[in-house]
Amino acid sequence: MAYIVLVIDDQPSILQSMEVFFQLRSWKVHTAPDGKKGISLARRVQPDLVVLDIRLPDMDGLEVLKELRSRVPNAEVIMITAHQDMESTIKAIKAGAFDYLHKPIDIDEMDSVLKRLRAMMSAAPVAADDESANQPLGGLDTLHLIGKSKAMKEVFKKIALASGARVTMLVQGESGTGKDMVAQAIHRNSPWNNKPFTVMDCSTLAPSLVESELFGYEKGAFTGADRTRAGRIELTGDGTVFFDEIGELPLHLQSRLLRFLQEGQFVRVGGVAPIQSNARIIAATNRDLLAMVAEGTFREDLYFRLKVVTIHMPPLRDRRSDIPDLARFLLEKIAARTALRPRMLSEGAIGELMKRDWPGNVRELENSLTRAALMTKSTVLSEEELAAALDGDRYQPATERSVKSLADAERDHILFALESYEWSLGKTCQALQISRPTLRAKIRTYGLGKNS
Ligand SMILES: Nc1ncnc2c1ncn2[C@@H]1O[C@H](COP(=O)(O)OP(=O)(O)OP(=O)(O)O)[C@@H](O)[C@H]1O
Repeated sequence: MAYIVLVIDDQPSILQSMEVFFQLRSWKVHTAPDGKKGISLARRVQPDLVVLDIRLPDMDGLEVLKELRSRVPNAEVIMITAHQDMESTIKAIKAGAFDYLHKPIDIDEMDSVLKRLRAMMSAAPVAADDESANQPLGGLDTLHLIGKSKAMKEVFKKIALASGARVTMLVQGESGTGKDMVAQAIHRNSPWNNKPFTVMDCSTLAPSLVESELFGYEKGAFTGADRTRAGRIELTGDGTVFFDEIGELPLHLQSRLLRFLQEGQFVRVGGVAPIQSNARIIAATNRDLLAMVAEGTFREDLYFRLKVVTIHMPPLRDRRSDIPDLARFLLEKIAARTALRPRMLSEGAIGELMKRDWPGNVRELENSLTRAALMTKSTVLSEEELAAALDGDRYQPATERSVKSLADAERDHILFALESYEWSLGKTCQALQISRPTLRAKIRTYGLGKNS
């Protein structure tokens, strides 16, 4: 089955060129010259994608977008806008459009948005364009895993190959590279995706609790065990148990996990009867497990058992070409999370992001962009604004920095929060995690006003 696209535009030349563009990529194309016809056609053909001009003869493109969101909620929408339509473009993105393209439409840009769309809708291989070109978007997973660099294409390929088999997998990579997301993608793309996905974060659970959490316990197994309880493996049934930071799993539990992997059964703490389980195990680590094996803190047999299928998550500095798409995606995510206006990036700002090393990988990129979105007011971030927001005065030597009093810092921070949320007291209280009366009292104390 081919993807279905509906192009709504009043310019016959655009309709024609889009028709050719999509037909060449094996899409089924429908076209409409105005908003009303577009909406009624969309209801009939249920497209996977709508390419929508923001200026239409009969209706405002934003209204059409709103109608489409409620009548064909599964369709993604790409807006076609003019450069001077920035305000409406932002509104469109806020109202749920996937992306926008400026007129005249650049084919490469359109291709790149389409690829990103498909990567967003599924963790299925972006690399496998040819194989996946004829699958409907609607049926696919909606996990947001961005990347079209060679290294990420390898990751997608492995996810696709390994998700179908119940093999144990190891996801390795530096912190913040997306290991957690990959584990979820493997589960979501597996035939058992309607079964539970259970996370065991070995770094945060107290070692004394891990065993009973994982394998469950029998009534009377220890003080306080007043009833029998199933552990996470048992509760997961045929689903997936994701061991995050497997390197932190205490040695005695490594043996128990290995036995479970070998025999497919386990015994509850304090119990004797073995319990069968079909749960699939995915483990992740940012540690060098081989080095841990050498120093005796990780069992060699468990290491070999886990590493049969390994996915290496490349650090962000080794796939800089992913940074523009990632940054745009993260800015949309940040806007949705913070209720701030979505920010866009100038060419210079993208260059600034691409030249950094990002030791904390995608997580650091996301945190930095959140900071930039909060600190700047511009809709389109320039290189200078971005650099200033990212570096702030954090990297100035302490001798050059004048240390503010606590009261001044509090005043500035409250003002900054108020301005970030355009003086919405509700949102500001939520962000600062203080009550409304406290915020009002602080506004009075510091004499803050819109022109402070
Ligand atoms: N390819 C990606 N596309 C979109 N977002 C991503 C991608 N990779 C990572 N992220 C985002 O970056 C953040 C960190 O990702 P994640 O928690 O999966 O990393 P991790 O490698 O498991 O980190 P850690 O080792 O610290 O647990 C998350 O907010 C995630 O949504």
